[in-house]
Amino acid sequence: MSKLFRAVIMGPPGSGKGTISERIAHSFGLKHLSSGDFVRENIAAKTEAGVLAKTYIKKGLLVPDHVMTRLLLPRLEEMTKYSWLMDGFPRTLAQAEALNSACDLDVAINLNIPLETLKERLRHRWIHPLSGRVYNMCFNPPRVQGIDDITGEPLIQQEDDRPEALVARLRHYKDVAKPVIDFYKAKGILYTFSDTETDLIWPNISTLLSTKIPAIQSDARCASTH
Ligand SMILES: Nc1ncnc2c1ncn2[C@H]1C[C@H](O)[C@@H](COP(=O)(O)OP(=O)(O)OP(=O)(O)O)O1
Ligand SMILES: Nc1nc2c(ncn2[C@@H]2O[C@H](COP(=O)(O)OP(=O)(O)O)[C@@H](O)[C@H]2O)c(=O)[nH]1
Repeated sequence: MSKLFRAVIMGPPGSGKGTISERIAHSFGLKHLSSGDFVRENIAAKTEAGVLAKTYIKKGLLVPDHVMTRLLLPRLEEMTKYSWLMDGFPRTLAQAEALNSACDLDVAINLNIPLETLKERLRHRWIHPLSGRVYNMCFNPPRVQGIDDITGEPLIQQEDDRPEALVARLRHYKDVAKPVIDFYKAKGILYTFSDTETDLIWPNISTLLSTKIPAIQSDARCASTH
């Protein structure tokens, strides 16, 4: 790879950021950086930022910008030799500005998925809380119902994935994401993808990235996403 490639992926809860990030990482050999994973790692390791982050997550709140950037930017400094795709960060304009001062992005992928589709997906989303591994009882079910494939531990459904909670989460998402979307639009690196199925969006994302980075795998439609 002649030049390192840096991208972010944005979208409301359930839009498929994690699922699509895995496909991109697998097909194009990028490192998939997930802000949620960083947060979980820091909570598990009881770092100062992790302990602080936990107090917000327990209340169902987003982690404040200054805690997120403190947690994330040092990790990016360890990534200077790699191409990467960041999933879950930035979520706010302040985070986008902090990221912008740390590195130059090539692409910002924006997923635009209808509300009814999001509701339906999250109704069927089950996660392994310690790792953040995500399943869907229809789209990518675990091998044994209710059990994580890797650890054999039980899966849970998140309270805030319930349809009633989702509408409020989505409204909040729209409010905070709009300035971030405008920020990347103004930079000329925003690419928006709208459809109801990941399998329909994926070929378009794959085509875009093929023009930006050399594919390490020609068969982009990978069956497994977790
Ligand atoms: N960029 C961020 N800003 C603030 N808080 C964050 C950020 N990224 C992650 N967090 C915190 C709050 C989240 O509830 C928690 C787990 O993140 P994540 O795994 O992305 O799950 P999520 O349930 O918020 O996202 P989604 O529903 O979009 O998949 O970590
Ligand atoms: N039915 C269906 N479910 C999907 C599709 N793409 C992703 N999912 C599932 O929808 C849920 C949300 O996807 P996820 O990647 O976690 O989205 P994120 O919240 O944006 O990271 C997960 O349970 C996925 O397995 C799809 O095209 N169809």
